[in-house]
Amino acid sequence: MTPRKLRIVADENIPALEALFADIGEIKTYPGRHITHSDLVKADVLLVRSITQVTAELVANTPMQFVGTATIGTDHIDEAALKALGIGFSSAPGCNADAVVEYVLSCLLHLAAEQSFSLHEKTIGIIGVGQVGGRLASRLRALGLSPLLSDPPRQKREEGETFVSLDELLASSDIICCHTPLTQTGDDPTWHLLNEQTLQRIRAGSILLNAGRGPVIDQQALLARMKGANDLTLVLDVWEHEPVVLADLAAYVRIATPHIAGYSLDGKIRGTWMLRNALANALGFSPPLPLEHYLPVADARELKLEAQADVLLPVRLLYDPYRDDRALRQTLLLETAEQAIAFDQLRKLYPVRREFSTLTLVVSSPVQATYLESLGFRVALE
Ligand SMILES: NC(=O)C1=CN([C@@H]2O[C@H](COP(=O)(O)OP(=O)(O)OC[C@H]3O[C@@H](n4cnc5c(N)ncnc54)[C@H](O)[C@@H]3O)[C@@H](O)[C@H]2O)C=CC1
Ligand SMILES: O=C(O)C(=O)[C@H](O)COP(=O)(O)O
Repeated sequence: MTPRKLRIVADENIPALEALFADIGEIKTYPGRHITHSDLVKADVLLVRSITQVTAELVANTPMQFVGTATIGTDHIDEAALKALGIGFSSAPGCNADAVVEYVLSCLLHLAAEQSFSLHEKTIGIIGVGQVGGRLASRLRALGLSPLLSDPPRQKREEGETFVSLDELLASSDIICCHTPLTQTGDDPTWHLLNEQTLQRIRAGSILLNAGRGPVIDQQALLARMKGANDLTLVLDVWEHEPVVLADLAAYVRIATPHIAGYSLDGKIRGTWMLRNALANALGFSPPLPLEHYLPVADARELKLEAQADVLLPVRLLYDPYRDDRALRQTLLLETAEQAIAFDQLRKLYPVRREFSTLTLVVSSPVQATYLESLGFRVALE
């Protein structure tokens, strides 16, 4: 028997909704920040991204059977409430992890060029070694680097990987990358993990990058350090009170972006596709076609590189963080309410960005080939 069509309510910013859900449901879309209980009184399925707070009040007393978030982070979802209400739930673990890794690599390679250093001279510390932090560590290792890793939950569970304490990582790293989820409870909460005390452990001259969640860093404490010493290079993709950006802090940030580290088209469509899979499993619908079916062909698929070509050439072609930095800065002179709207608009109208693996680089040198492959590009030796 064919199941009846589902009534699906979704965030209007979820790509490929029609392609992935039209065969099984009637889809109604709304702005993610404004989905209300009354929008859900006749809904079987709710599909969100990170800006919809999914609480018991939102979904109770509706026919809701399944909630999905096309994101990695789940701090906007009251999972316990969904469980208590008997509503199925899925996120999209790892969907845009490669995009975040490529954001980090591009930012670091741009800073290396500006500040005339090589990543090989630096100690890189990764806080939170899951899908994003773990893949970042793998790519750095492939490049010949040995990142320091801090992840107490994994450290308690696992043997084999070598972890260091947060204090050791902060004191020993030249470059610190934060990739934890946002948690307020449990043994290792991450809210304000970097606060007045812990921020003091970071050495002058270090690079601090956060592409996890804004409140993992106490932004007033960070602002105080920068106002006092102005001795860090900051890369912030996430902010403590999004969509509001603290302009005083942004003034000290070298690369400031509007929570778009994970915004590759590949990552976003992968997230939607993973939800269709999860929904199929949960409610007994047919699975989608393979992911490739829903991904458009990339505009730039092949590039021939000269032996001496700067690595920034292909990196910047696929992702230039300063484009996003400039766009965000243009909004920072606005009044708070308008700035917040502009932040959401930058994300809603985000240009197409493809992952490194969509581009084949044609090179003649095996050394160059290995390096570019380690960064995540496809490589063909001519
Ligand atoms: N800026 C952006 O566009 C994006 C941001 N994110 C954020 O990045 C976070 C991480 O993503 P994934 O790596 O995919 O998640 P994940 O769940 O695979 O990994 C998170 C890791 O952090 C570790 N962790 C938890 N508490 C910790 C603590 N106190 N100290 C150190 N490590 C701790 C966990 O044990 C886990 O290994 C997401 O939860 C999300 O909030 C994810 C995608 C895009
Ligand atoms: O996947 C996550 O977690 C993220 O942070 C997303 O990239 C956030 O994107 P939106 O859901 O806010 O569009």
